[in-house]
Amino acid sequence: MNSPVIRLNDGYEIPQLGFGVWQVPNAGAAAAVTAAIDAGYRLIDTAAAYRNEEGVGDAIAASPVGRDALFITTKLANPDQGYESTLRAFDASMKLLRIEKLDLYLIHWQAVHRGAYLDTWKAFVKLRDEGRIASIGVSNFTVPNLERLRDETGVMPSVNQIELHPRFQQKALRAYHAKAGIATESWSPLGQGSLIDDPQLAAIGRKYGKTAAQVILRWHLDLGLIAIPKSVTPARIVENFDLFDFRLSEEDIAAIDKLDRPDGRIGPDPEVFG
Ligand SMILES: NC(=O)C1=CN([C@@H]2O[C@H](COP(=O)(O)OP(=O)(O)OC[C@H]3O[C@@H](n4cnc5c(N)ncnc54)[C@H](OP(=O)(O)O)[C@@H]3O)[C@@H](O)[C@H]2O)C=CC1
Ligand SMILES: O=C(O)C(=O)[C@@H](O)[C@H](O)C(=O)CO
Repeated sequence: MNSPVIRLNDGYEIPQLGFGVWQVPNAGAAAAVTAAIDAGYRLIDTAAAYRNEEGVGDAIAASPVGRDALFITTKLANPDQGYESTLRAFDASMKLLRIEKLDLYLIHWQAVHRGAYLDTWKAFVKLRDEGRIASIGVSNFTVPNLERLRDETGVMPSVNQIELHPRFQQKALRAYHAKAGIATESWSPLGQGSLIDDPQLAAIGRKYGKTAAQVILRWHLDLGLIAIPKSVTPARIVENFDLFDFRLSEEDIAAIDKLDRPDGRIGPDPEVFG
C-alpha cells in the first residue's frame, strides 16, 4: 500500500510517511534506503550534516522505483548559511545525491546567532525559481522567524520540520502552521525510540494487533502530520510502514494527547542551537 500524501502550499504533494537517515553511516545508507524503498517508502529525508547523501544517492541510482516516484529531501547545514554559500552547498548536495532536481530543500536550523537565515532563504527562492528544487521549507523554525521570511520575501516555507512525538506534541506551533498553510513534519517521531516501551502505547497497540511504534506513527498520520521514522533494522523498517490498515479511535487519540510534557523535548532548542 502507498503512503497517503499531503498537498503543500506550492501545489506539490509530499508522502505523509517517509524514512529518515540521521545517524546512518554513509556506508550503510544505501542498504537502509534500499530496504525502505522495497518496503514502500517513497520519501527519504537526509541532510548535508548527516554525511550520507552519497549513500542515499547510491540507493536512488539503483532503485527499481523510478526517480519520479521518489521524494528526496535534504537540508542545508548551518555553517553553509548565507546567499552564495547556500548556492555552493546546494550544488555539493546534488552532486552527492546525483539527481537533477530536488523535491524539498530545508534550512536545517534557524541558527539565529549566525544572522544568515534570511539570505539563505533568498538563495532557496532563487533555486526554486530556477526549477532546481520543487519545494522549499525550513526545519526548527519559530513563528517570528517564519513570519520574517514571509514578510521579507513574500514566500512562506512549505514545510517546517520540527521535533514532534507524543511526549512533545508542539500544539501551539502546529496550530500556527495550520493557519499559515505550512505542513508540519515530525522529526524523531518515535522519540528516538524512547517511547517504544511506554506501557500505555503498547496497550493501545494490542487492541489493533499493532506495536507501540505503529501506534505512535499512526498517531502522527491521524493528526495530519508528515513523519520520517529512522531504522537500520530491516524488520522495523517494514513494521514502521505497515500502518495503512487501521486508524486510532478518538478515545485512543485522546489518551495519547495526555502524554504531552512541557519538558518532553529530546533534541536541541531551536532558539539557541545552530
Ligand atoms: N531536522 C532536524 O533537526 C532533525 C531531523 N531528524 C530526522 O528525523 C528522522 C527520525 O528521527 P530519529 O532521531 O532518527 O529518531 P526516531 O524517532 O525515528 O527513532 C529512531 C530510533 O528508534 C529505533 N526504532 C525505529 N523503529 C523502531 C521500532 N519499530 N521498534 C523499536 N525501535 C525502533 C531505531 O533503532 P534502529 O535504527 O536500531 O532500528 C532508532 O534507535 C531522522 O533520521 C532524520 O531524518 C532527526 C533529528 C533532527
Ligand atoms: O538529526 C538532525 O537533523 C539534527 O539536526 C541533529 O543531529 C541535531 O543537530 C542534534 O541532535 C545535535 O545533537
